[in-house]
Amino acid sequence: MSLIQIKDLKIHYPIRSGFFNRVTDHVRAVDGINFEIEEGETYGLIGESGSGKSTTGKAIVGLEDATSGQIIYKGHDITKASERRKLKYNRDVQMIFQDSMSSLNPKKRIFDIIAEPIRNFESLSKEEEKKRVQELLDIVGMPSDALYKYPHEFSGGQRQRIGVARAVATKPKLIIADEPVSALDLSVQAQVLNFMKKIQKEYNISYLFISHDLGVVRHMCENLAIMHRGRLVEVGTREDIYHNPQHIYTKRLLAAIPKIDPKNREEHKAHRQAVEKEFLENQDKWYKNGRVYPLQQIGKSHFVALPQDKLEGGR
Ligand SMILES: Nc1ncnc2c1ncn2[C@@H]1O[C@H](COP(=O)(O)OP(=O)(O)OP(=O)(O)O)[C@@H](O)[C@H]1O
Repeated sequence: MSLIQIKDLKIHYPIRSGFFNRVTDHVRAVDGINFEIEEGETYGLIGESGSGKSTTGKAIVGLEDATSGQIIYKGHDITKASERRKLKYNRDVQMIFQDSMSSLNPKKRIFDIIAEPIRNFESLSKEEEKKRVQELLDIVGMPSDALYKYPHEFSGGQRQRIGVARAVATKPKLIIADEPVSALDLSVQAQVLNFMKKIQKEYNISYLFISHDLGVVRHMCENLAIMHRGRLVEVGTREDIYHNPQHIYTKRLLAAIPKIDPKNREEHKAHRQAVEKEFLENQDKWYKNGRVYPLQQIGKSHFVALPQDKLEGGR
């Protein structure tokens, strides 16, 4: 059984207008998506800005209410669970945000920032609390004198590692990592990703890794879902998505990964332009009335949002 299953999740925001402020339409931020995450795996949710990734992540941790659909954690639908079960779930499912400056309280010392989630769920003595926080700082490679400092005294990469330590403080089973390294330099990105992997092994954590960049998640995710306009356009294993992409939107995201090697720069630019042209010229093929088609299975674990008769080279 999967650790968590997202079933036909929809999150629609009302648009109000006119003198009576009536609901005239809805923003379909998340418009019926399905995926599941196994214990200990990293699942990628990838898409451009506005595709609905963060709203999905927030709904999973309970920061947004689902309009409809199910979030099934260890066999129980959390959207309808008892308060007791929800409390346990809140401990098991944590979130790391992109912006560590605003997600870490600037007025609190690191010790209190990391200890806070522990205090919500456990009653440890001061000594035990300090030992736990020190262990957490150690595991993300922070010196123990960080305990009594404030967030502004650290670099962006260090703050993000503190965010990771806070997220694992309650020994969660699942962490929603929403663009956790997007604000960091490339070299620091690699460092933070390595710490995330190390912690994953140590605590057997699953990640939902949210990103706009297929390049960043290449070595992190075993399975990926590509999100666009509130829906999933392609779902598959790392092999399916990186080596056999079928939807033009996935191809666009792949073409957007910068190439460091100067030898192939021109070739890469030409490829990117060709993909962009194909995308713009064939809108009617990829969407129906502007909406993404339902997913169709084209391989063992590979699904693509395209009418069956238009599938190209699918297995
Ligand atoms: N509270 C809200 N009320 C109305 N519309 C919203 C609200 N929150 C999000 N949206 C809209 O829902 C859509 C999806 O937003 P979301 O933040 O989930 O996208 P995203 O893929 O995470 O993009 P980004 O990486 O820029 O945050 C957007 O069109 C956004 O404007």
